[in-house]
Amino acid sequence: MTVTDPQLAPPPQTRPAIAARAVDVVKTYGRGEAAVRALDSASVAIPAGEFTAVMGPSGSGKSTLIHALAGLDGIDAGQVFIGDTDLTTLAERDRTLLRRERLGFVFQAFNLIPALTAAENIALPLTLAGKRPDPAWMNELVHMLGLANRLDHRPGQLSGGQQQRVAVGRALIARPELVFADEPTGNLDSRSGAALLAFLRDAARTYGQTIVMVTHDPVAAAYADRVVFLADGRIVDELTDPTAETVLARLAGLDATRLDEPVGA
Ligand SMILES: Nc1ncnc2c1ncn2[C@@H]1O[C@H](COP(=O)(O)OP(=O)(O)OP(=O)(O)O)[C@@H](O)[C@H]1O
Repeated sequence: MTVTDPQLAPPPQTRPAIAARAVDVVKTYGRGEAAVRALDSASVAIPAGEFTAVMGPSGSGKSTLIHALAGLDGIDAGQVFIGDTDLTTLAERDRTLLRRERLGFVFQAFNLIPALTAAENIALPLTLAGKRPDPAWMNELVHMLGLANRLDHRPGQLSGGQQQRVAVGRALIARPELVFADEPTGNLDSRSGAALLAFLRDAARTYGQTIVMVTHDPVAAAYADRVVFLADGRIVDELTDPTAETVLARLAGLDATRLDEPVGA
């Protein structure tokens, strides 16, 4: 046998593809004495097709990190990649286009358009791009989200959980490479929150959808494939196949480390 035997050749790609990457990202808000270094040389890789949760103490830089990864905010130093595209070299107009075509967003404020029906809100990213939704995908999404009999309702006629599910539908309708969610269950009761998290987990497992979610809640993080932990603007830890207990233990470790720091450090 020779090394060219396909049985013996190394697998062509054993590591998962990377959907997004931050490399040594620095982001400072304010100037002089009031300056806050929200990201302090933060580096992270988001594997494609996985559900990644981002956790850390309040003010550790979680929202800043996903805003940087999504190209929503500029950064002071470092690089951010979506797939192979370096966002830091793109003009603002091209970044906006990339966001529209390749990314989806679910934020705590649902940002639905009050005058549009649920169906129209879901289809909005495509409508804005002059496209129509694929009827089969639209149908599948609304069924999975339990919105089939609410499609003609306007946001004001929907519960908070239903509005949040419309926002998730809107984030997924264009089949984006990557979905960013910032505390998506923050405004939901625990049952609606659990249903939404199960849906996000299934979107990763069934469709290979890449999802990055910021959360404070160890139970929510336990739905993810992997949790990355931020402290003081850096990634300090990660956990695969998390449970609420293992997440809680890691978070307690982070808080203990911070308490050990001398005041003013
Ligand atoms: N627009 C801003 N102007 C000034 N400082 C900011 C701004 N946005 C964030 N910061 C500061 O940057 C740091 C990181 O903020 P960020 O919102 O990313 O943290 P977080 O981990 O998401 O916090 P939380 O869990 O409380 O939402 C904080 O110290 C915050 O006060």
